Amino acid sequence: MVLWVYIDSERVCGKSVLQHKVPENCNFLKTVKCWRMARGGDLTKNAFNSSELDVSNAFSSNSRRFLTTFTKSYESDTGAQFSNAKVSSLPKYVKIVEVGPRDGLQNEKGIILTSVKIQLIQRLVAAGLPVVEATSFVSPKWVPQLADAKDVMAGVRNLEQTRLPVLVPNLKGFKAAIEAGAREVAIFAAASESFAKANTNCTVEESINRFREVCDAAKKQNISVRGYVSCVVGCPIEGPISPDKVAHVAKELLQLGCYEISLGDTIGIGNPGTVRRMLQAVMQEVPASKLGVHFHNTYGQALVNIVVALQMGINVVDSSVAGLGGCPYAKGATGNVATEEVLYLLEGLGIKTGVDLAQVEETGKFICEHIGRASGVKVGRSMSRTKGMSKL
Ligand SMILES: CC(C)(COP(=O)([O-])OP(=O)([O-])OC[C@H]1O[C@@H](n2cnc3c(N)ncnc32)[C@H](O)[C@@H]1OP(=O)([O-])[O-])[C@@H](O)C(=O)NCCC(=O)NCCSC(=O)C[C@@](C)(O)CC(=O)[O-]
Repeated sequence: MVLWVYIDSERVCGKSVLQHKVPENCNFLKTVKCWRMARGGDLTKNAFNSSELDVSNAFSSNSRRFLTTFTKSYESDTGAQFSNAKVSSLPKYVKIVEVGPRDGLQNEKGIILTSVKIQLIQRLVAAGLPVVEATSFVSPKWVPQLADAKDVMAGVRNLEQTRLPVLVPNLKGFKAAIEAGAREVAIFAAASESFAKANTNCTVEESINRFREVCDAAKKQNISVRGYVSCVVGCPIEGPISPDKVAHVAKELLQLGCYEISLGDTIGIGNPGTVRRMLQAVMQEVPASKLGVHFHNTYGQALVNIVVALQMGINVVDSSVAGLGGCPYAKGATGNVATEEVLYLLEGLGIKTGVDLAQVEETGKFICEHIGRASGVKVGRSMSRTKGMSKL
């Protein structure tokens, strides 16, 4: 039989239609039947035989639980990827987490003046970015560029309107960050053992234990903690990473008390296929409302990966002004996806961010001049010729 499925849900799906041959006695139809009966409706034999089955509002009361059940039974019965059907809606608002001052600068070889870092943060805040990751309280032996974290924090203390999280690898970093005035921290785990060793000199489990200490201390002081998982698609040392491993580490961070987990494609190797599979696995453990995505752009797939993530219900995106960035312990990886390009994309899709693209572009020029490199951002280069054209 040919089945038309109409799906409508405020958060997950929007309106979409899917046509597929479904075997008469399949679990998917049984699932629909159970759902209808649970809601006091009846699903007669005729409805099964009908060529048109309307499951509008099937997911609206408890979208994610229903969607997972429907998706599983439909996919196993038909071999089709029902979850593609949920990719039709996009969020109305996306929170951009600007990581330029931290991730963007940490890999720069020439030491950048503290005053320039402070101005960079001030400009990003003035452009309307709701979260600007300011710096890291890591070992200065490991990341010399950010050894001035305390002074940077002193220079941005008056920027009350924006959240300015800082990266901490352990309790020592946490204490230093709080002393310097940080009101939010970010911890960073990895889905790859080899990367955890290279980046933090410990196993994944040891890093989780360190972060437990940080999270316990943070709870006592009412400090919010964001969590990162690195190498969510691939590792520079181990190669491909299993989505289950990513899901496991993300769940651990959630259990530690992180309010949001950012999934980092550290080496920018993901594409819509691998990213979608990874997100599906993670979403079995962590709801989309608690996830963010953090793409590096090594293979030029970051923007399209972001669209996939948005379609799957995520509405937090990390990016870096002028596309700066990279982890010093991930050889070969290029910069983060550029904030300018993400803004251009979202503006074109009618998604609000509250961020002024022109101001971010000016900030990109400012920081590139100071670090002596040309911006690789395509939006930045072409904006003067195409002002306002993202909405055409
Ligand atoms: C975790 C450690 C400290 C272990 O490093 P270790 O060498 O094993 O640590 P240790 O405890 O033996 O300490 C060594 C020295 O560092 C000091 N130390 C120890 N901790 C701190 C601290 N917090 N602040 C300041 N100093 C510290 C400590 O006091 C000691 O000083 P010494 O006695 O030799 O003079 C080190 O490996 C480290 O700092 N790693 C950080 C590496 C890093 O920052 N990488 C980039 C960020 S992650 C990233 O970019 C990925 C992400 C988040 O963007 C997402 C993505 O794209 O995937």
